[in-house]
Amino acid sequence: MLLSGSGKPQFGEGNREVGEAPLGRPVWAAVGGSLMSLCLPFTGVATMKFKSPPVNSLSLEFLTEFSISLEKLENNRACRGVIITSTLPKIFSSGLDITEMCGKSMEHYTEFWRAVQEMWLRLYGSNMVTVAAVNGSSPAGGCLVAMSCDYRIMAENPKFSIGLNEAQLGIVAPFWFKDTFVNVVGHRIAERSLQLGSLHPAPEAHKLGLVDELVPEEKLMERAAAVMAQWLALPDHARQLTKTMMRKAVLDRLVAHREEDIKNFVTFVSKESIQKSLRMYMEMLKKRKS
Ligand SMILES: CCCCC/C=C\C/C=C\C=C\CC(=O)SCCNC(=O)CCNC(=O)[C@H](O)C(C)(C)COP(=O)(O)OP(=O)(O)OC[C@H]1O[C@@H](n2cnc3c(N)ncnc32)[C@H](O)[C@@H]1OP(=O)(O)O
Repeated sequence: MLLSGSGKPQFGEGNREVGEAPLGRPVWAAVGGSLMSLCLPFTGVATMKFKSPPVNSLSLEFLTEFSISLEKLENNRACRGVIITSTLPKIFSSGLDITEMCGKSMEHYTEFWRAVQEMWLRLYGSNMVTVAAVNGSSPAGGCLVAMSCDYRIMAENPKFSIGLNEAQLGIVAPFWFKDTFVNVVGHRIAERSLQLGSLHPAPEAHKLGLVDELVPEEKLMERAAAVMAQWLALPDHARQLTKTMMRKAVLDRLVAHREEDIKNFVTFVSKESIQKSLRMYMEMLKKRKS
């Protein structure tokens, strides 16, 4: 991931630290681990760029780095917003790494699912303004990342799609994926889309309200910066309290049922029938390629 931003040098172990200009003013930070880059310039707006080829799958390692990066930004008082995007052409994120859910131990599934929960709790509950610049396809967990942001701008290419397609894999979107979806598009659209496991091409996603606007791909980052400026023009405390008011019930529900949710996931994913569905899906992806 690639993360960039300005402000106090609070992170960057093993990476390049935030620099100090000769006058003692902070310059910019090029920090983050190997799977994303993060930069935080003077504006106080970080840009986080996923860079985990081939398709930015959310592996355990990726999710861990994502959560740590979010925590570092959250704790950096100079950082008020983050734009999340991808360095890969045509792909924002392919969602959860299916190989993490296939043929592994119960302990592994437990650790993996806790990392998925942690990422969502941090992103959906963030005090920062979060804008997703969706510059490619974004199925399932990728859609969850985008939906967890405050605002979604998508490249207007109809070949790019977004949605919670779990049902197509023979799995079920967990209740907090569903809650996040309902909060974005409303109950009826969420129900139909979830039951059908629909992946919506960008223009349809816009019509449904799953993304807030479409722009030509080359204008995506410029527009994300403009939206961010608009959201940051308000006092942080008022915006943050409002965000909390809107999201708290859904966040609290997972916090209250976290261990039960992990147990459900582990039991579900360990079933031979589910393992078979996931294996078949992976084979289908490989065949489609050849
Ligand atoms: C009742 C109780 C319920 C409790 C809860 C229980 C369960 C919930 C469980 C799970 C929830 C999961 C949510 C998810 O996120 S599942 C993941 C869903 N993702 C997808 O369906 C996307 C699949 N991928 C694609 O459609 C395409 O790859 C994509 C459009 C993203 C890109 O297409 P492109 O043609 O560019 O690239 P490919 O050739 O298809 O892929 C390259 C390479 O990458 C592999 N791959 C793709 N996606 C994934 C993935 N998500 N995980 C792992 N690997 C992936 C693909 O197989 C290729 O590999 P290789 O052939 O090069 O080896």
